[in-house]
Amino acid sequence: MPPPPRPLTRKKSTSLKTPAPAGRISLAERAGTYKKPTVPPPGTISRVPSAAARARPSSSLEMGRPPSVTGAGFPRPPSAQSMTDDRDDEAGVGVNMPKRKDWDVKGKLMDHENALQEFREMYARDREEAKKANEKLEELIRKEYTWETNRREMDTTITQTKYELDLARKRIAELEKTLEEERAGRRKEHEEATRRLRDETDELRRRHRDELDKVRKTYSEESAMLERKLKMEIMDEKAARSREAAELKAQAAMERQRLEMQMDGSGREARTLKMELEARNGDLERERKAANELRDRIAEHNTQSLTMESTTRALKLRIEELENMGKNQLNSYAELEEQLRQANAKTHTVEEKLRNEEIIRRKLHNQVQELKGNIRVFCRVRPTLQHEHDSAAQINFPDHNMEGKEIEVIGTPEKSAMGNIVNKTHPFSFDKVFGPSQQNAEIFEEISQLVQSALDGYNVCIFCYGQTGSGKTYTMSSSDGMIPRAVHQIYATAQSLSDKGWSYTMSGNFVEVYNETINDLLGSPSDLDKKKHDIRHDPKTLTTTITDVETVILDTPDKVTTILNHAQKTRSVAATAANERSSRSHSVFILKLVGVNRHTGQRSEGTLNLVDLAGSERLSHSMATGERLKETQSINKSLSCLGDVIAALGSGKEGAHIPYRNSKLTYLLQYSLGGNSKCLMFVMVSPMMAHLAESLTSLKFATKVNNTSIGTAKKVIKMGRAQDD
Ligand SMILES: Nc1ncnc2c1ncn2[C@@H]1O[C@H](COP(=O)(O)OP(=O)(O)OP(=O)(O)O)[C@@H](O)[C@H]1O
Repeated sequence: MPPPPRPLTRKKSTSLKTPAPAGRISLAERAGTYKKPTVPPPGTISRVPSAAARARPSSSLEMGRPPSVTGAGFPRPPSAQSMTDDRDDEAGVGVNMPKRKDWDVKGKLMDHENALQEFREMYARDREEAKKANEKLEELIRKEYTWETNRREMDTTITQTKYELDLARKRIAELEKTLEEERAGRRKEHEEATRRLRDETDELRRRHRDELDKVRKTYSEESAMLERKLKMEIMDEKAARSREAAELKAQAAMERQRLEMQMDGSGREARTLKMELEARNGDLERERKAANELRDRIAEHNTQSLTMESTTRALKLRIEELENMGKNQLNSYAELEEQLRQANAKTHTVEEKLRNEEIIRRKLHNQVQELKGNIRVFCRVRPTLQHEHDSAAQINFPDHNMEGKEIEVIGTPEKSAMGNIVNKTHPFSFDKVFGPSQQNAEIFEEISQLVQSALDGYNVCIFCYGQTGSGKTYTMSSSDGMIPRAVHQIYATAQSLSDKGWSYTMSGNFVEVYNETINDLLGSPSDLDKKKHDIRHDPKTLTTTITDVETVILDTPDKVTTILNHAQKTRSVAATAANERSSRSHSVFILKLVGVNRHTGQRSEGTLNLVDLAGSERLSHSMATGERLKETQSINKSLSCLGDVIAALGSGKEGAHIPYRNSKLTYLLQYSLGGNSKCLMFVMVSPMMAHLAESLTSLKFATKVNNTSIGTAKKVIKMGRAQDD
């Protein structure tokens, strides 16, 4: 809102004091209707508006104030007017009002009212302008605010982009560095190979040159020597012949002289001399022949020298050939390098593919396991043993040739409501039923998938439940039982996974839970029932450790036999004549598998627990006393606790209390029974009639477990790319 107009004050101004009437600016002029004469009348001073007056229109707009009325050319309010009327009237200065007589009060009043009206209109116009200016200003402020917001957003985007750019630059620099190192390595290798090749070529060339030089030297030395010798021989021969010829000539001349003197002497002497001359001529002829022979020999040497020259040429050609071979070798080296690079790239791609396939396999494997359910129940009926002479119960396997999931136990004869004697049929169905003829190998085939899950980072628990003598130990710990087979499979799989970057360490513990205390089956037999061991859980890593127990690193699969034998020995020491220790305690084989992937940095920790439970036969408390009573109580307690834990897990209530702590066995297996695990229970059945009641009890318990479903398993993966890939 513009402020109210300020009270009009009178301000002394030069223009007001100027007596020249021509210097006044009338209201008409202020309103823009007045036209100033272009030429002032002679003797008047033309009036220039003061600086304040020149600046006023814009400043009043900016400030949103009504225009100031001080200064020349602005009307004065009547109040101010009244104070100065006399003086102004006398001086003739002020607003452009007609001069009135003193008595014309009405006229004067009218003039003042006109002036006031004009002022009001002007003030209203100015106010309107101020209002518009204000709106404009507000709009500008709004725009400025929008621009400021945009600018801030842009600043943030720029900072973000700069940060990302820096990161990208750093990454590029790192990559460039790696590339440069790679290049330098390759260059070095290439230079090294080139240098070696060059050295070899140089060496070859040098050897050839030396040989050639040697041949040339020998040849030139020999030919020079031969030439010298021949020349000397020829010269000697020539000299000798010339000497001889000269002597002969001289002799002939002397002889001729003598003969001429004796010409007339006897003709006989003349003939003799002639003959001598002929003999000399014959000698000369022979000498000539020898000279010819020498010439032939020289020609022969020349031929030899030509042959040597052609050999030299052939050697030169050979050198050129070797040089070309060197060049070709260089080219083929480059080709080989290219091939090597391509092969490396291919290997890299294949390795990457393998890793991805392994991830997919794990995912699919887990999905299959989840679909099958995280707690499964298998049933196994052992065969009748040779020494068993009692009658066998009737057990049928209705879908034996199909899915193999059903078992029917025919009960003892009972009297029906109608009074008939009937044999009741007890049908059961499980995830899998194995008959007496099925071997450990077939059984392991079915559980091998679970064993694989332990390698993939899950906690897996396989336990055998059943009465004494039903075949639990045979299934679990015999030489071809589940424990040795699992260890062998894990070892083989770990080996094959090493191609995909995984390396595993396997460590084993073997403990028993006897009378609610833990014993180390790998420790000294003398420590059994004496040394105290505690169970420690780590809720962060979902791992369990037992204090003071022997841990065996299974770096070879055969070590498992040593472990089993040791455990067997320890237990047999503790066994008494009356009681087999294995029937009265639970044994737990704990295999910890820690895998690290050197490519992806993933780390998986899985545990495979293979549990051979104590005999489940219902032991009557009344029949037992002392130590036997204690055993009975603890076995009954731990087995019923196991049932309670499974039932609580199967109730599916979120956050429901699971009574793991109620027994040592369930507490030990806490992380392998809950939602984070995969569980398999074998219910073992004896085929004997005498054991029928116990067999039915076991099968009923197993049915309860079979109807339980435990939540989705999660594997323990640390530092991985994904928590559950
Ligand atoms: N599938 C099978 N084939 C052949 N023999 C078997 C089979 N199952 C068990 N047996 C034999 O039956 C006998 C009892 O088996 P085992 O000792 O495994 O029973 P158990 O349930 O472990 O008993 P305990 O609770 O006393 O340890 C053993 O002599 C064993 O060799």
